[in-house]
Amino acid sequence: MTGELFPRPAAQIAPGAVHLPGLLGSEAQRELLAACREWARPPAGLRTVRMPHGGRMSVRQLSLGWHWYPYGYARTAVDGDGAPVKPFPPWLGEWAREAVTAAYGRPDATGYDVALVNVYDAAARMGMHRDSDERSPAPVVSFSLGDTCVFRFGRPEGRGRPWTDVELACGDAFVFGGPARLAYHGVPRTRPGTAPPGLGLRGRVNVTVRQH
Ligand SMILES: O=C(O)CCC(=O)C(=O)O
Ligand SMILES: [Fe+2]
Repeated sequence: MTGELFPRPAAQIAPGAVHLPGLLGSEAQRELLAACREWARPPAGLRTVRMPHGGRMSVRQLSLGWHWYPYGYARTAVDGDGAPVKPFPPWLGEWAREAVTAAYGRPDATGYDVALVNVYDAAARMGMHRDSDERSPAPVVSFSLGDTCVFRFGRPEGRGRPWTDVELACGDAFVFGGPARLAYHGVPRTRPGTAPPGLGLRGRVNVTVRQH
């Protein structure tokens, strides 16, 4: 996880919400992207998520450890091909604990057991929502690859303003826990063509690590 030579400073966006620019160096980015490409294959691979009221999410998604669907967790891809979910890799839990330690300046012993991988093409976005299907109060740790996006981070009380727009670039981590754990957040747009040329990714991939 060796990051940038001259890292941009970490920034607290709200109490409990910390942006860690460039936490993943180019080697870690390549490793995570290669893993995502393996996980994306069937069974229980990348799918389009259908919402209960008939819409579709514009991102494509897969889960590890526990399968997320709107709105809950299962052991199989209940709204996909029905196959058992792929295992959650222990190294990804270690990366998440390191990010939480960097964000809060204290060790983290959370047993992370879920990752959600979201794949954004140039038109994809994610509406304001809360990550509220987990029983655990542990922080959510997000890792971004490829194109920069606008990550909109609001409050737990409602999906409207005030919010802060943060640019999440390739290699950035974002941790939200404690008072920010149930804050509304979303991705109103990505910035197509901003991925580092060496990575070999068109579009954006985001991995959120959680305890279910
Ligand atoms: O793509 C992102 O940066 C956010 C993803 C997200 O909010 C989620 O998976 O719940
Ligand atoms: Fe989310």
